[in-house]
Amino acid sequence: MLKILSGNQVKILDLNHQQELGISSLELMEKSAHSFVEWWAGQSFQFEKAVAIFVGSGNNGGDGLAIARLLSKGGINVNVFTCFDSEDKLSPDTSTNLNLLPAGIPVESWTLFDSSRYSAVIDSFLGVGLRGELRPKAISIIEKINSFLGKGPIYSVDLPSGLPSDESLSNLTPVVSASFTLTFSFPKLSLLFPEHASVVGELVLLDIGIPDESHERLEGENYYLQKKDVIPLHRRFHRFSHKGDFGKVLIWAGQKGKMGAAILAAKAALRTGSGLVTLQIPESERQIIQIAVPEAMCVFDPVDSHDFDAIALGPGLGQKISVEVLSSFFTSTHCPLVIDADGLNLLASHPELIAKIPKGSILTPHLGEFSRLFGTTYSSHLDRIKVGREFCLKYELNLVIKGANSAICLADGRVIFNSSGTKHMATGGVGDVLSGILVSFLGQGYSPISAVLCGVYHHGLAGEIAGSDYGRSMIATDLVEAIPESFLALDID
Ligand SMILES: NC(=O)C1=CN([C@@H]2O[C@H](COP(=O)(O)OP(=O)(O)OC[C@H]3O[C@@H](n4cnc5c(N)ncnc54)[C@H](O)[C@@H]3O)[C@@H](O)[C@H]2O)[C@H](O)CC1
Ligand SMILES: [K+]
Repeated sequence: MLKILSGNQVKILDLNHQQELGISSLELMEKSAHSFVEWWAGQSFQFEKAVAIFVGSGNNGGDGLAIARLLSKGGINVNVFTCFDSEDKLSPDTSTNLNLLPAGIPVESWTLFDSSRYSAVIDSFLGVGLRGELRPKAISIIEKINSFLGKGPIYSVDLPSGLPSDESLSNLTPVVSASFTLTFSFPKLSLLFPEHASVVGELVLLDIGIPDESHERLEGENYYLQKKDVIPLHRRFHRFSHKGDFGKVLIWAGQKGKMGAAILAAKAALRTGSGLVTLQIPESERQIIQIAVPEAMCVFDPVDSHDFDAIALGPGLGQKISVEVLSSFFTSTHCPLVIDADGLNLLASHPELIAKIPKGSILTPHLGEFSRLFGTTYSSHLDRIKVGREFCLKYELNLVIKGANSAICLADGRVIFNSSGTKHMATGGVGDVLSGILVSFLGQGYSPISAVLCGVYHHGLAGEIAGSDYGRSMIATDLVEAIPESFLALDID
């Protein structure tokens, strides 16, 4: 899995890679620029006017100059805007790339940029080298780049200029507001924080040939989960597999008026492959389930948890369950649980129960539930993952902090950011679907860590598939119906 490094570690990573392959930093910069231009070529852009490229004095600016040269070679009309004065010291590779720029490309000071004359902007002003508070001139440059907002797309190279690579910003005013951020080697941590979504835009990871193993040698506990990581975590079944192998799961969910949550979780568990799904629901609501999900069975009284391989608790459940019932359920249950929604709200009201949750269980709060559970309203994702990580280590639990690039805090101390998903998943019931997917994988005998990684990835991938068909019209049921395609996309039968 790809380790997310700090901005400070990028130089060490690059140096190690250069030494191992015997390549120079200039060649690595050229690779970065090539990866950007290859992505660009795949987008079939048709711009009427020129592309403006803002370049800083550091290596981020050097990337921009190499990109300018390569785009121009490909027939694209580019103008370079320098964000440095004669007294600013250029990094050696940036200086080389400035000299390599073909004479035909106009090079002007950033102060002369007129937003009406361009179709697109490339922001190559500041990358991971940003340190401390922005200097006044840098703020003016960022404002100049943002004067293009509403006139066309802004493509930020590595990071939106002004965004530090590893911190959470509460005020995003002096940051470039990118439409796309094209980041090299690994997503910088700050690109994955919800509070930065408005400046990061769409995130694209560009491979510049540094293998995952080179990242692994450097310290850090944050990782980025991709398709290649989840494929080997799947269990394979064979001709003689029977429905017992696919697991018996219980979903304790629903109340009058909230049976939809139970239906979505049950359908998701079945579509993910569960052999047998039982719903524990109020008896008065049984017809809804038996008609909507005929494959599922229902029980109406507390059951013996030993009859199940995994149990989900919470979707649409309400908070009327007594602390005594919940406490005895936790202590008598030995299989891993998925706890969501009202299950989490019950824990927030009775935190003394947390220590009784079976080890390895998966808790799936969205940001609001997270704040309720941890007793403070968090605005910084950096604080959330720190608190979540400590919680998971202390209680040997796994936590999915849901949202774009859901952060998965594992019981072993790793924090893993998911790469799959789409903005169209922000719709009611999608969390219930995740509970169903997770409990299904647990029931199929996946370890809690494999279940949570596979589950969160498939959920996002099914969201992408449904989102590409339905866009903003997507509903949670569409996501359930896309689960089979998410298995096909990973070649898992
Ligand atoms: N493996 C990779 O990811 C590669 C990344 N590359 C690119 O290199 C940059 C990092 O380059 P570096 O020279 O270290 O720093 P920057 O260009 O980001 O910034 C230096 C620049 O910023 C100025 N500066 C610093 N702090 C401030 C401040 N507070 N206010 C104003 N200005 C500030 C400083 O004066 C310098 O001018 C990385 O992001 C990638 O884009 C390479 O291409 C190789 C592979
Ligand atoms: K940038």
